[in-house]
Amino acid sequence: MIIVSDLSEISQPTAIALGNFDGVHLGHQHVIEPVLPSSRANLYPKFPLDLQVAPDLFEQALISTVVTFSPHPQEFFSSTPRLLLTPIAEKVEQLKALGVEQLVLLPFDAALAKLTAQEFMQKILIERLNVQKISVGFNFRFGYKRQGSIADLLDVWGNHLHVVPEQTISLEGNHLDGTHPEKNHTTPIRISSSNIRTALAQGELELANSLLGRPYCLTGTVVEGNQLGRQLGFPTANLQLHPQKLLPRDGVYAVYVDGIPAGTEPSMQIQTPPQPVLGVMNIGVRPTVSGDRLRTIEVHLLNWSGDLYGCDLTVHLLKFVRPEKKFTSLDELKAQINADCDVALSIRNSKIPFSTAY
Ligand SMILES: Cc1cc2nc3c(=O)[nH]c(=O)nc-3n(C[C@H](O)[C@H](O)[C@H](O)COP(=O)(O)O)c2cc1C
Ligand SMILES: Nc1ncnc2c1ncn2[C@@H]1O[C@H](COP(=O)(O)OP(=O)(O)O)[C@@H](O)[C@H]1O
Repeated sequence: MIIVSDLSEISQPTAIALGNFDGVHLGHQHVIEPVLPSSRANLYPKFPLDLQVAPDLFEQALISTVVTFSPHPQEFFSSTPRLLLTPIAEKVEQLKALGVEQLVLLPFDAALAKLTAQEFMQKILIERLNVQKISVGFNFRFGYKRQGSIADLLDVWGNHLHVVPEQTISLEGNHLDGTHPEKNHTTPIRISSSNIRTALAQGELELANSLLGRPYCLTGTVVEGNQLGRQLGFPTANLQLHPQKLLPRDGVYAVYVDGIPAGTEPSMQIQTPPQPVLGVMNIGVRPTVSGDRLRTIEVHLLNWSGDLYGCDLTVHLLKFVRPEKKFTSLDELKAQINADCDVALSIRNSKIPFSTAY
């Protein structure tokens, strides 16, 4: 995938999906899908009718492109960094996996913020991107003070504009609002970044993952901690994350971890490439052992031993197990971590979304 932020380097003509796409969740995937080469021909009429090339060849020449703003407009206006579901490196990986050919990061600055909707369409979409097809979500707004709407895009691109209606999923017994609906009661939930954020803040992992279409991930580098874990019998890889990564609520999670080198035990040496490993993760301030109140993200891998310092790991969160707690002794903490490991082991064949996908 080509990544461009210099407007003069954009590959064109393009078929674009426009939006911020934080999370690249199921709703975003619906917006991006129509511009991918595989589905383009079926969703839009052949284009352009007056060109002297065969329509199929023209279709193939369009570069499937995601156009987004960097920084996020809200971040530009508030001058404060925004916590993100997918910081840029993660967004890039997700878009690559979908088959997007080009990512355009429009530098959102004072000049761009001042462009009217008409100017944005003319100067950016037509002159720079040579946009032939567009896909947007139903509530997309653009241009100065968000005055531009889907009607403006429709005026220019007509039936080469694809508008994705609001997407929902139905889940049994979700309780986003903190209540517990009757069993078997299904409520449609809007697929949106803000609903994913709320679900993560409440430890509603199954819901967050269902809205994302994959497990929520934390990617980071293993750094040194206080070296207390090995004394407890549960060594933990302490992760340093991107500073803008949005963390779910504090507590203990059952996880799968990617990016692990072969372990030191003989049975681990024959895994090529290394398989994801089941683990338990704690996010919090470790009230039992630490007075510094600094938040750490640490993961203990089940049935694994070896050296992880400096490795880049991706932790896939599957289930919120329990809140973090202050124990009166280290023995109590050890017994509880043992029980947490049992919970993680028990999810392998459970109905929890994505727990059997590894
Ligand atoms: C699954 C798991 C659950 C944990 N739960 C708690 C907890 O409830 N309370 C707490 O104070 N610390 C908890 N911890 C953190 C341990 O105290 C921590 O792993 C230990 O201090 C080792 O830190 P180190 O990596 O800096 O050596 C937990 C750790 C793990 C891996
Ligand atoms: N099963 C395991 N899970 C996590 N880390 C492990 C495991 N086995 C060995 N390690 C190694 O031990 C380190 C963690 O040990 P620990 O005593 O908790 O030290 P630290 O406080 O520096 O994290 C990890 O960074 C990794 O290199």
